[in-house]
Amino acid sequence: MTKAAQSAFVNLDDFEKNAYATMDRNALDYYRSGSQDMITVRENQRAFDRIIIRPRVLHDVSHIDMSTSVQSHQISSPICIAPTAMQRMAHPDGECATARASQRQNTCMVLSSWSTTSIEDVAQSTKSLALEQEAPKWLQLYIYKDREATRRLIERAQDSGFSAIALTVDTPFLGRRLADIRNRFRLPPHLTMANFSDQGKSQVGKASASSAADNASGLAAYVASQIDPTLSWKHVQWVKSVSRIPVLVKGILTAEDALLAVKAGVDGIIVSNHGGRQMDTAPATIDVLEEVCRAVAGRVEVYLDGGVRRGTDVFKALALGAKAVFLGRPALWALHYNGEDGVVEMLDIINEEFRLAMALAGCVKVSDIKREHVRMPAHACL
Ligand SMILES: Cc1cc2nc3c(=O)[nH]c(=O)nc-3n(C[C@H](O)[C@H](O)[C@H](O)COP(=O)(O)O)c2cc1C
Ligand SMILES: CCCCC(=O)C(=O)O
Repeated sequence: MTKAAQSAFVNLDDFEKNAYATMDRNALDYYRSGSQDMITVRENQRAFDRIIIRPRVLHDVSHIDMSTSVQSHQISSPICIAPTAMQRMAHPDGECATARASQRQNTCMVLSSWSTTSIEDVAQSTKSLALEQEAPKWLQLYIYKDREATRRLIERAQDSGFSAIALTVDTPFLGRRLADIRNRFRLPPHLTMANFSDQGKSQVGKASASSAADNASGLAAYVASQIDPTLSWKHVQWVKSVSRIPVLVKGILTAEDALLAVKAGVDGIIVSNHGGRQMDTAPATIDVLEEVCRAVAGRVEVYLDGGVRRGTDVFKALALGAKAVFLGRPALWALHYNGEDGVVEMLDIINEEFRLAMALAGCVKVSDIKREHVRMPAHACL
């Protein structure tokens, strides 16, 4: 199977290495890829390494409380799961396994609207696990050319108990992911874009462009056919007008856009460069987090994703103003390794790293983590 003989994984890299050795090429390359030269993919992690933690000592750190809230929902730690499409390529249980692991860890999971499991099935999958409270689930949304289909997704999420919409705003077109073009990426024939009947299967599954100048990834063709590139801020207001649950924007990287997002009335901002899969040479998210938080000035919650792999990364993001962070690829590698239990194991490891980072920096609760706990490098950009 995909599970390594011994389960002695000690950090998140171990899950990734296991996936590189065991996953099928079409899926591995799709999950791993960034756009073009993958400069932003690398930068997302390197930028964390350049930030220095300034630990304080001789606080009583015998009890550490990592709990926090997102959009007024209590969660056990600020480490959440980002939306990633087509999780059943990683493991047959796909999105249900991720949802169940998130529920077991009492953390927030964002479901991609391009999931290989329907919104309703994901909602159902955690019912038997919800003991004291149901962990928050959010739906990631693209605004599709078909506005009625978009509205229906929002309604289905609301009806299924999802508590927020994360509207992705950085993907008017798909970034150029060279491995997917070379592989002519296809969704395997037994899987579908489950929220859209069988339409997704037929389009992402089909060979499309014939030359390398066209983007021969099946996904790029699908995105071009489905997503509306005319989107503007007024469409964010439209989503708000049809949604009864909070609307967040995912994919903000500048103070200017953060201000426009607040003006548009969003309930939260996810600082994200889509894991380096869209605009290559866009800045690392951790390098622009502070700029965004300053512009927002506490009016809405700000979250971050991109390159978070260590408890110290989580600590740095919180020190620079994030309310919580979201993990993308690490959940896919963990899912591939051992389904639901794999994702639980991965979250256990990074949560324990974060607990230790808090203790060694002299913080007993997340609100103790302050800007003074980190020192930025002189040039916090590419
Ligand atoms: C394989 C894959 C699929 C993704 N699918 C989506 C998606 O459907 N919608 C979306 O908004 N973001 C998507 N993302 C971006 C993630 O939500 C997130 O921004 C990114 O993965 C965070 O970076 P990390 O992978 O370094 O943690 C995807 C990322 C990956 C790696
Ligand atoms: C718009 C593409 C759908 C999945 C995705 O967001 C990604 O592969 O990064």
